[in-house]
Amino acid sequence: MSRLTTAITSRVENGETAFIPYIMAGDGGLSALKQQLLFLQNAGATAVELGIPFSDPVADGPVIQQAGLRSLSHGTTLREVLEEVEQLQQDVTIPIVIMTYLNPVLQLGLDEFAKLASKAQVAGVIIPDMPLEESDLLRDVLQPVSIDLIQLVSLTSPAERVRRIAEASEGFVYAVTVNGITGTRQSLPEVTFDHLKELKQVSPVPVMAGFGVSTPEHVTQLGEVVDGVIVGSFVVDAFANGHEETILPLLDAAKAVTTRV
Ligand SMILES: O=P(O)(O)OC[C@@H](O)[C@@H](O)c1c[nH]c2ccccc12
Repeated sequence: MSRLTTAITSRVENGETAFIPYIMAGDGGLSALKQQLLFLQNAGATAVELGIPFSDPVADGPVIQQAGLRSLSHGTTLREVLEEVEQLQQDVTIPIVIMTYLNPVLQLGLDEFAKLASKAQVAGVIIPDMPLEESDLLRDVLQPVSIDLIQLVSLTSPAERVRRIAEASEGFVYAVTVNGITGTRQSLPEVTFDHLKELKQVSPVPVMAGFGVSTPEHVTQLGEVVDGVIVGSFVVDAFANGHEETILPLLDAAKAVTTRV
């Protein structure tokens, strides 16, 4: 069974909410990556979503974009990130999900990407600009090395498409809770919760909700309807400003036992 599915399910079976923080690889230099991953692992993260900087990140909000620019200024490349992750395998035991746009993967080459990701024991890959219809291209090289290809689903898509995407997704399905770009938000729209409940009912894999999750209350509310949350901008901001401890209350909310509705 998928390492990601197992990691998420074991939290949910304990009554907890799975928690996947996003960080931008190379923000602060690649030498900072080990410390960042260990901080999140020790704090109880279920897995980590590791972003690869890209010059044209269409879905990224300002916080992630700036982190990408800082990382690019250090010269970070996809190859180097995968090689670094391979070096960290002794210490980092939680599953790593690589989040990258399609272009850096094509530049590296599909086969080379699969080979390096496999050597680094990457558990899953998210490619936001790759529609389901095109995803066989990547699935063909990732399946032989047992790396999950995670699909993003927009909650405003027609029900039939939502179901098809969830069925095609491996490891978990990434539910995008708001229309637009990434970034912290005060509150999540009420209709989001209805859409999430519908998705949860039809999805054969765990449902992780992301975009705008930035308070312990968000974590608690989402944990009542789905399996877990993904938190990006808030985490990136905390690391960039040296306030990593502000992430802990969100993790505490995820570890508190919730009743699912
Ligand atoms: O930053 P937020 O609003 O907490 O959302 C998570 C998000 O940053 C992360 O998963 C992500 C970063 N870049 C993306 C591009 C597309 C989809 C998702 C992402």
